[in-house]
Amino acid sequence: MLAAKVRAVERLLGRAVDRVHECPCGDLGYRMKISLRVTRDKEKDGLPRFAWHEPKSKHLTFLDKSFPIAHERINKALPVVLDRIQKDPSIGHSLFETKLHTSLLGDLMISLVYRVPLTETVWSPAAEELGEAVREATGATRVNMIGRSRKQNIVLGNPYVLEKFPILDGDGVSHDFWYRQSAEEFSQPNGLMNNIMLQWAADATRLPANDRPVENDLLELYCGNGNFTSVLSKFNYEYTLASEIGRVGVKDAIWSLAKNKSHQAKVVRMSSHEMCQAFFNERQFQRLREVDLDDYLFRTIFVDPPRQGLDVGSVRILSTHQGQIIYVSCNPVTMKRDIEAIRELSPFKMEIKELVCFDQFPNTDHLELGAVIQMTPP
Ligand SMILES: C[S@@+](CC[C@H](N)C(=O)[O-])C[C@H]1O[C@@H](n2cnc3c(N)ncnc32)[C@H](O)[C@@H]1O
Repeated sequence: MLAAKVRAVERLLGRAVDRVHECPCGDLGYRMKISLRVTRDKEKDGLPRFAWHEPKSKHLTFLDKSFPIAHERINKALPVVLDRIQKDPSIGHSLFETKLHTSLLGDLMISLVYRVPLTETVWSPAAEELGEAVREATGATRVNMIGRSRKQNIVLGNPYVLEKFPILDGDGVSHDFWYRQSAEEFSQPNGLMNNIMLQWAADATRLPANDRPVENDLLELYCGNGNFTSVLSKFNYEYTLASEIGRVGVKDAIWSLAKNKSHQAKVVRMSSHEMCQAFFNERQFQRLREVDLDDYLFRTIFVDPPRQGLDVGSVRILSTHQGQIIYVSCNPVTMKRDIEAIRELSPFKMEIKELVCFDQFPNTDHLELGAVIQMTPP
């Protein structure tokens, strides 16, 4: 299946893939976060059960307690949670979705989403008890419980899991990078593969010491919780400016930059469209009052957009860029469209120096890509 996915990417992009990273834990146990519906199994015993949409299926499939592609810790938690859902109305009543999110570090976060408002004095003690039972069953370092309904968000513990990735610098010395992965914000679902992607990005942007320009700055669009920002700004750049649309993502990125001592990096809450307006001096932003874009010399622009790919503003920014572009993509089709758009608009010569595949979701159609693109004068 992986070989076929890689061949399809090569055909689509008209270029050979330089390297394929297989999922380090194989086909099972790789997903650090899952979302399951809770619905009654009327054909069996009428009790609520977990169900999910199998890829390409419109129908819900009931889960037989375990979810093999999810991390072992999630699988140990599932029967404990299901037992409470079925037996304790303070947990199970009007529940329609359960989200489980764990980290390689050992944290676990369980979000229970309800149709009707929760009575906090009833739900919280029951959820606390459930969290403790899950902690005992899974050996998780910490179990955070979240109860949500419309306009209601009860958090017992932290509204995030703590994560840590070891990344090698240019001398082969390992550094730990810390992150908060919040409940409602994007984070890479395959932790082990994310570690590989971070190492790849660190290596791809590293210049030999004797070849490193004095002014060597990074612009990152779609930075999420600062996943790549922390590593790249600390290892390879003098100053970094990163932007992200999500409020919690920005908060987590600021936390991660401080925790990882990536002191020369700034994160601003801006959409890529707004970033484009600021970049071309088309609009002034209060949010950029402490940032003078003219102070930066961006050698690299790093983008990791959602599935729909880059917006027009990002394409405009990238098409005026001379230097390196790193494009991380979860959708080869929009990546191809964007690369072609940049090539068409840019006065510079484009060369795809490296194309790498990361099999984040084995046995599915999805394939994550990383491209190193160089824009040079014609
Ligand atoms: C695929 S995620 C990548 C995040 C990060 N690089 C990571 O590795 O976790 C894409 C991110 O783009 C953000 N985003 C989506 N649309 C955006 C927009 N129009 N402007 C800025 N950020 C956007 C999302 O909130 C999300 O955090």
